[in-house]
Parts: sequence; structure tokens; C-alpha cells
Amino acid sequence: MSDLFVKICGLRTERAVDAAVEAGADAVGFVFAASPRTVDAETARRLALRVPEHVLTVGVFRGQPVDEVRRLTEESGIRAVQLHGDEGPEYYTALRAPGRTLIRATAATEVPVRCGELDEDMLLLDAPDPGSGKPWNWASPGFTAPDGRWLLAGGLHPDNVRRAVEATGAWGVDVSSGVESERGVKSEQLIRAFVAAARK
Ligand SMILES: O=C(O)c1ccccc1N[C@@H]1O[C@H](COP(=O)(O)O)[C@@H](O)[C@H]1O
Repeated sequence: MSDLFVKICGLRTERAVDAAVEAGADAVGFVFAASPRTVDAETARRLALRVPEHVLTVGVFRGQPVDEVRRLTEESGIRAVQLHGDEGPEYYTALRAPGRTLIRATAATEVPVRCGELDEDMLLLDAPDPGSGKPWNWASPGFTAPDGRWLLAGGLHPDNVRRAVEATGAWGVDVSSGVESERGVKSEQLIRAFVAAARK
């Protein structure tokens, strides 16, 4: 087994959370941005309480005021914040807290990006439309993979994840649509298949 970091995102039910943890995911994500997968703080808190310490709980935000991000993070008790907006460094500084992991999500472009540019702990390179299940061209010769702790996301599924990791050298992967039987509904079987395929 490789030590690839695997995050399963957009979880809304106990069964999906348990399936991700049992399959060996390193992180599970709860969406607080506008989405068919949105959960409220109370639901995220209840689900996060099922997650063992070694699995990172992540809240996903997009273009939300910093006070709202802080409030939802504190109310739900999640340990990491994933930011999909075009927030500047001061936003990251405002959210920095002991024990909290900051993940900067940005659309992959041919302009190389570096991990840590905004004081984030992890960088996530995604498709332009996050959570849509649409891939971007990670195999393009124009794409330069960053160094460090970066996650590949966007249109991954059990049948393409291994190829994507081998093509890019990604440190980790993140998936939502590719482990759903229909939009917003997670499939335990696809979650298991994704984690196994990612680390094959
Ligand atoms: O999942 C969502 O609906 C979502 C909404 C707003 C921002 C991010 C969202 N999800 C993130 O999108 C990527 C990949 O998604 P997919 O596998 O292509 O569906 C992942 O980082 C999710 O955390």
C-alpha cells in the first residue's frame, strides 16, 4: 500500500462516514458552501464525533465571510478548513488557530502554484467548477505539479484515480462526485473502491 493521502468529501450520513473511515481514508469532508451536499454545523458535529482522531475532519467553504467560516468551524468541531474562494493572505491569518489545518483550494492552471504561498498547510488543485465531477487536464504537458503536500481533485473516480496519481505525482487525492450513485448521494461501495484503487 502507498502512503497516499486520501480525502473523501461531501459526506452527509453516518453510513458514508463509517464507510470512508473503514476504507482507510485519511480525511473526510463536510461541505458548508452552497451545494447539494451542504450540511449544517449540528450535522457536521454529529458526524465528526464518529471520526477517530487519526482521520482529519475538514469543512469546505467557498467565498464565505471569515466570521461565518470561524463560527461553523468552531460549532462543528472540525479540525481543518478548505477554502475555495479567492481569499487573500489576511483571510488565512485570521483563520489560523492551534491544531487547525488550512487547505487552499484553487483551480489548476498552467501557471505553477506553490504550496504555502498563503500560509496554507496543504494545497488542493481542482477543476474550475469544484464539486461538479468534471475533470481538468492533469495529464497536460503544460501542467507543473507543485512540491509538497498537494491534493489532486476534480473528476476523480475509482477508474482514473491511480492513473492520475501516477501522471502527476500527487501527494494526495480528494473526491466527491466520483463516489456517488447520484448527485449528493454517497455510495459505500464506490468509497471502498476509490480508496483501494488510489493506493493500489
Ligand atoms: O462538493 C461540493 O459541492 C463543493 C462545493 C463547493 C466547493 C467545493 C466542493 N467540493 C470539492 O470539489 C472537489 C472535487 O469534487 P469532484 O470530485 O469533482 O466532485 C473536492 O475538493 C471537494 O472537496
